[in-house]
Amino acid sequence: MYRVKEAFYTLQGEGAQAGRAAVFCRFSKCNLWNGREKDRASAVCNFCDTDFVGTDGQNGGCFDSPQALAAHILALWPDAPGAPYVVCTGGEPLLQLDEPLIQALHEVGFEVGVETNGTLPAPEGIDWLCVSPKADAPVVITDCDELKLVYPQPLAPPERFLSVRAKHYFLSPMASPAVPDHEPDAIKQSNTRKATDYCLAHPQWRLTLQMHKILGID
Ligand SMILES: C[S@@+](CC[C@H](N)C(=O)[O-])C[C@H]1O[C@@H](n2cnc3c(N)ncnc32)[C@H](O)[C@@H]1O
Ligand SMILES: Nc1nc2[nH]cc(C(=O)O)c2c(=O)[nH]1
Ligand code: SF4
Ligand SMILES: [Mg+2]
Repeated sequence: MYRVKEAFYTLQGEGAQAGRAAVFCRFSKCNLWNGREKDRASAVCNFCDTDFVGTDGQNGGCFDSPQALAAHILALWPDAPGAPYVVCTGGEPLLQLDEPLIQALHEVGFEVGVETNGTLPAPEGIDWLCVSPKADAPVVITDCDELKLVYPQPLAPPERFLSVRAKHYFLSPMASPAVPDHEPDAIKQSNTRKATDYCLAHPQWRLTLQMHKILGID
């Protein structure tokens, strides 16, 4: 059984695939936070900007088989030319994404992207793997397509993650989870300045912004 909080068609807002149309499949549950506000401060990851609790979001639900979930995702892709792309996120997608689901998504024509915190092994067959490390959670994935570090995390200096092999190394300014999406806030502005300065001083790192929030889309 796969538990999905929500699924929606939008543009990838972050990283090297930013601007590409994709169906986002947001899996329920995370291994670094239970998603309850009262437990945020004591969680391993405490800056999360996302509600991943339950299956009650748009196009959310429980799916009995890989084929059922793949068909549900396919129904959200438009009838138009262009390589179908799905981004599996969450919550932590690697708690649920397995090889049968990747195979079922490939069978209906999707390239499969994944957004993960990197603490769990990745199944075979993922086409684009983005690892976003969290300060207090050891990364077990050694190779990925992009490493996207939310910055600044005082206990996670970017240098620490250069041992994870990646085609691209990104810094993404930390947004304050307390402020609603689509509204700039002072904390975000100062984090964006800090990330900019780090990239200027360390050119192997690139800046990525959460474009969907700037645009006011999902
Ligand atoms: C909600 S997470 C879900 C996937 C996975 N659990 C992870 O952490 O990568 C999706 C992306 O949002 C990023 N993110 C979460 N909270 C954020 C925040 N407050 N500001 C900027 N990026 C954030 C994560 O680091 C990750 O790259
Ligand atoms: N448009 C859009 N792009 C995204 N890239 C990563 C996201 C995520 O929450 O994993 C995300 C998201 O939630 N929306
Ligand atoms: S950012 Fe990712 S790892 Fe952190 S609580 Fe949110 S879903 Fe979990
Ligand atoms: Mg998001």
